[in-house]
Formats: sequence, C-alpha cells, structure tokens
Amino acid sequence: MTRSIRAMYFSPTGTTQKIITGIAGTISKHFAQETHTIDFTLPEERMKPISFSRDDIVIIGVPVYAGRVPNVLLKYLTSIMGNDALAIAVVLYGNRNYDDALIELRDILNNNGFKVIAGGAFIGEHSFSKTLAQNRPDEKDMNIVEDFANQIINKMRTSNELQTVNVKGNQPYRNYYKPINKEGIPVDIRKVTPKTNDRCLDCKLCVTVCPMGSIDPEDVTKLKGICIKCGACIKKCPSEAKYYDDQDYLRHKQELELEFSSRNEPELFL
Ligand SMILES: Cc1cc2nc3c(=O)[nH]c(=O)nc-3n(C[C@H](O)[C@H](O)[C@H](O)COP(=O)(O)O)c2cc1C
Repeated sequence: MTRSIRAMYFSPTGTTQKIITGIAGTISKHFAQETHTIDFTLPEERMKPISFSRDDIVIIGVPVYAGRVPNVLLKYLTSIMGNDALAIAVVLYGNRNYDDALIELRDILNNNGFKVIAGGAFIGEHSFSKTLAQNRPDEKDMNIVEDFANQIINKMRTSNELQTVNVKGNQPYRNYYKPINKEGIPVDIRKVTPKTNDRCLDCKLCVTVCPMGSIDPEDVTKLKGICIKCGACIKKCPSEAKYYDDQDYLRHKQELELEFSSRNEPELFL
C-alpha cells in the first residue's frame, strides 16, 4: 500500500521539529513520497480540525513538559482522528528525563484510533537553558534518527500484522514533575512571565513565535494570555531582549544545568 507521509509537531524552540523532519525525510525518500507537514506550534493551526485515514503514516512529536505531554496541547491532541492511520510517537526532552510523556502520547494516539507502531525519546537543548544539552539534537542524534527511520521502514515491510508498540513509562502516569526551592519545597513556576530589557527593538518577532499567542502586539512588554515558559521568545529574540528574573525559576534552571550535565542518549521502541 502506498501511504501518505505526514509530519506533525509542536516545537517552540525547534528541536522537536528537527527530529520529526529527519524521521519523515528518510521515510519519504524510501517510499518516494512527499512529506506533508502540520506544524501545530502556533494557536491558529490548533483551531483546525484534523483527521487521517488508513492510507496515512503520521510521525508526531511534542516536547516533554514536567515529565508529561504539555497539558496545553491535550485538547488539540485528543481531537485528532486517526481512523486506523499508522503513527510514530516521538518526544523531545532536555536531558533530565521524559518520565511518562512517551507512554502518554502513545496512549492518546491509540485512543484516537491510530496504530502506534514505533516510539522514540530524543534529547534537545533544554528550553530553559543555552548550556543544558546544548545544540542537541546534534550529528550523532541525527544518525540515530536515520537508523530509527530505517528500522521503522523495515518493520512496515516485514510484519504481516503491525502491533501497537510497547514504550517505557508508568500507568497510571506520575504527576507533573515539580521543581523545588532551596528549602526543598515544591514551587509553582506557572505564574512566571518573561521580562523585556531595553535592547528590545519592537520588531514583534516574539509576538509571532509565541505558541500561546500571548504577547501583546501593541506593547510587547505585556502579556495578554498565559506563558508556558517554552523559551521561544527568549531564544528567538534577535537582540536578546527577553529574559526571566524569577528566583525560583533561575534556581531550577541552574540546578538542572548542574545535575543533568551528563549526556543521555535517545531511546527507541519498535
Ligand atoms: C515548561 C517546560 C517543562 C519542561 N520539562 C522537562 C522535563 O520534565 N524533562 C526534561 O528533560 N526536559 C524538560 N523540558 C525541556 C524540553 O522538553 C526540551 O528542551 C525540548 O527539546 C524542547 O522542545 P522544542 O525545541 O521543540 O521546543 C521542559 C521545557 C519546558 C518549557
């Protein structure tokens, strides 16, 4: 059967996009098919209803937030209709841990009528940091991406009946991971918002990259919606004008940089 290849991702700082595009590229080349891309990073895309058919193979990726699938995406993800399409579930995490995010994504897709035939947990530069898992996914990761895609192609060619893949994770899922303060008490960084310094040129790029559509175009120093700490406005600002100064956030970022500096490698499930 000739299948249409669909690449889908939410990727505020681009690491998920890189892995999904890499997997889809190798699969597309093998089947001499074009990849159709659905980038659901921005809110407008998540307003569109979406459904697939048994002729599709959907490679779908999200970053790990607090050890889980980002909760702001649940409404959209659970609305996607699989209609027996094949799926490959991928999560990107910032070298701490992916905890139960991959199993949660696999289950969401299963419940939506997809058959999830492979899963992968890859590592991307941490959204909070410029040093933790710096510049990942790198060349070594991209070689693993190619191997992974080739193993998927092989599985599709050789299996008579494709089974749902087993992936690592707990059921029931653990609670959302919470950072702690210096007294060891869990802190809630959900209310933390970015500040703007005087290097801001008012180019409004931050307005266009915010996945929540939360930065006020009339005054980019103001928010008109929630901040999910995705890092897009900070990492993409050409004049480094956006930053966080919340003490709990900064302490958590530093702790992650110190505690999780040794390199994790991607984990593949087929
Ligand atoms: C709110 C938030 C929570 C995160 N939680 C985790 C986590 O639990 N474990 C981890 O290793 N990385 C975590 N990260 C880091 C991202 O998963 C990682 O940097 C990912 O590569 C970002 O994907 P993107 O480049 O597609 O935006 C978190 C990032 C954010 C913004």
